[in-house]
Amino acid sequence: MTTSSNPGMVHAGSLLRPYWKLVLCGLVLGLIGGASVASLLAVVNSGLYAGSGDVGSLVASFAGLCVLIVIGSVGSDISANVVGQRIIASLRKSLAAKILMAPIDQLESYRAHRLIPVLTKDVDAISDFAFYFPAFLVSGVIVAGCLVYLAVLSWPLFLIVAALIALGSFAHFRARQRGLSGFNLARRYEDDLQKHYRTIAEGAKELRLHRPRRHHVHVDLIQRTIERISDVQISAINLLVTTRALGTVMLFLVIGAALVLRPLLWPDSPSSVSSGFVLVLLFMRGPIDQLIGMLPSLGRAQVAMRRIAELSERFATAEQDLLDEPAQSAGERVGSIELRGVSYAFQAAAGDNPFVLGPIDLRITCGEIIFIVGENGSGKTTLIKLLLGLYVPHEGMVLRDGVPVVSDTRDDYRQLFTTVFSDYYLFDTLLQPGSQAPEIAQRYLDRLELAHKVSVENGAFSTTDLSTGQRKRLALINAWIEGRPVLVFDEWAADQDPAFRHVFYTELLADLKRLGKTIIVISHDDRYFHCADRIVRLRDGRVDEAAAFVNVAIAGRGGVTPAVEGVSEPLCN
Ligand SMILES: Nc1ncnc2c1ncn2[C@@H]1O[C@H](COP(=O)(O)OP(=O)(O)OP(=O)(O)O)[C@@H](O)[C@H]1O
Repeated sequence: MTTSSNPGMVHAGSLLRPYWKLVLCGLVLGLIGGASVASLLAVVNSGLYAGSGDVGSLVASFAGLCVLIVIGSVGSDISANVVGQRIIASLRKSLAAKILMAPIDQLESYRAHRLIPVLTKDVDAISDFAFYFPAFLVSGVIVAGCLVYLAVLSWPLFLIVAALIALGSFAHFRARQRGLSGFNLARRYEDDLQKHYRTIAEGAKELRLHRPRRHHVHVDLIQRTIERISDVQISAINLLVTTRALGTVMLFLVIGAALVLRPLLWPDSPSSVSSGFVLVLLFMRGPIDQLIGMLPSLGRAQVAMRRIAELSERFATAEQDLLDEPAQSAGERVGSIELRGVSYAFQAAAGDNPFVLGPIDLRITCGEIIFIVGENGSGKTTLIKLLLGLYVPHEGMVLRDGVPVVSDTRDDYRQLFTTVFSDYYLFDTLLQPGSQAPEIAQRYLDRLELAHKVSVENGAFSTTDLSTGQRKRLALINAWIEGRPVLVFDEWAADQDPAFRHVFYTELLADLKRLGKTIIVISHDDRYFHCADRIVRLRDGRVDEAAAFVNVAIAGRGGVTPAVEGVSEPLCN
């Protein structure tokens, strides 16, 4: 397999590249250590036949080689350990960065149950291998050194050994290939298992109430997947350990062959050749065992590396500067946002027609309250994601104040918005610069009737253990104090009690409008549609022009009135 067709190898290469000096240094030291071990064996072998006059030089060589072995093996261990740990650290950092920068639609389609095992299991598999890698490296070098010594002792015997080792390696190679496909399959089942684990954790309440479903999840999903993983791993590892045992037996066969064949084929060769061979081959058993014993770990690391490379490839983005140090914001303003001929199509599931949004033309001007309404699945959230610059339109463009938003400016554009999605994530810290933030937050906590439950301590909410509706109010407070010019609420009021829902539509939206905010609300609350300046109704991914209307009642109180509550200037251009 060429490296270009193997993204795992390419990725491993790019991870190693920054540390090539240390890797080289480790290899050289490993070579010194391995060669010294082989030389020590030669010294021991010649010591067996030495006279009393050779003792001094033998002791000196012995001691010198021991020192070299220590320096070589400790040095190569340390450098390989440092490289291994550094690679794991940079892998973890780069994966976190990839996720932070990934195109949102790619992230959504990858799904959390597949993402988390890559971040945990696959990185751990590589970490395990990195931990044992120094021993692997040193063993490899020792085996190579021993082979060189065998060649020095006797070419014909070396060739027999080399032929048998080549045969053994080929058998291992084939076994490893089968083992690898087993590890690949097991890894796919592990993604399924992760999904089932999420089901039992997140669906605990539903499963407690539904015996047949609980049984199905327990037996047909969890137990079956666990059994499959176990079966596949058992056969993959069994195959590898069997070839390992055969490899050991083969080594003894080589020793036997050397002893039997020598007097027949090479009767004149000295007996020190035979004893040297036996000594080296017996010694080689340890490092060879270590090399073979690491093959399952290497196999898993290879599968993991391929997964990580696939993820990295998939999450590649045109917006490479997303993780740059944020510049001090001077208070973003916007006059208008426009979608011009925008359309977006999801990837279709097999045999299904994809949902297509658009083409849509929509212009939102500063200070408007605009409601986006329509049936379930009509495309409201998708439209919002396009408007927020989270999805890149497949056709058409988004314009800020008449200027197209492109990949270089998209992240600046996104900073105009604060959103509370229907599947929002509640951050418990307030990242608002300035010492005013806690006081402002406290004021909003009072306003949203949360002050008796939550306070602001050290820039964080004292608790987020609240009811669903109360947590959404906290999310609104976060949105409020961020001070951005455009606020987007995706069915925010759906979890609120009737009294507070009324407050949201009739008071809070009006307050925010008075602060100069542009407000976009996805809503099914037709009782409050009159609170909008304008309503955009979606039907099957298109704007239903016939249903669009302007709410004159509120238009009367529209326009940007002088700012209150901490906003000193209007946010419109
Ligand atoms: N990640 C996705 N992959 C494939 N199709 C998707 C994805 N997200 C949404 N869709 C499809 O796009 C369509 C519009 O979804 P969207 O969430 O925009 O609807 P919505 O109007 O916000 O619905 P609701 O009122 O139920 O929240 C749906 O039919 C859905 O099947």
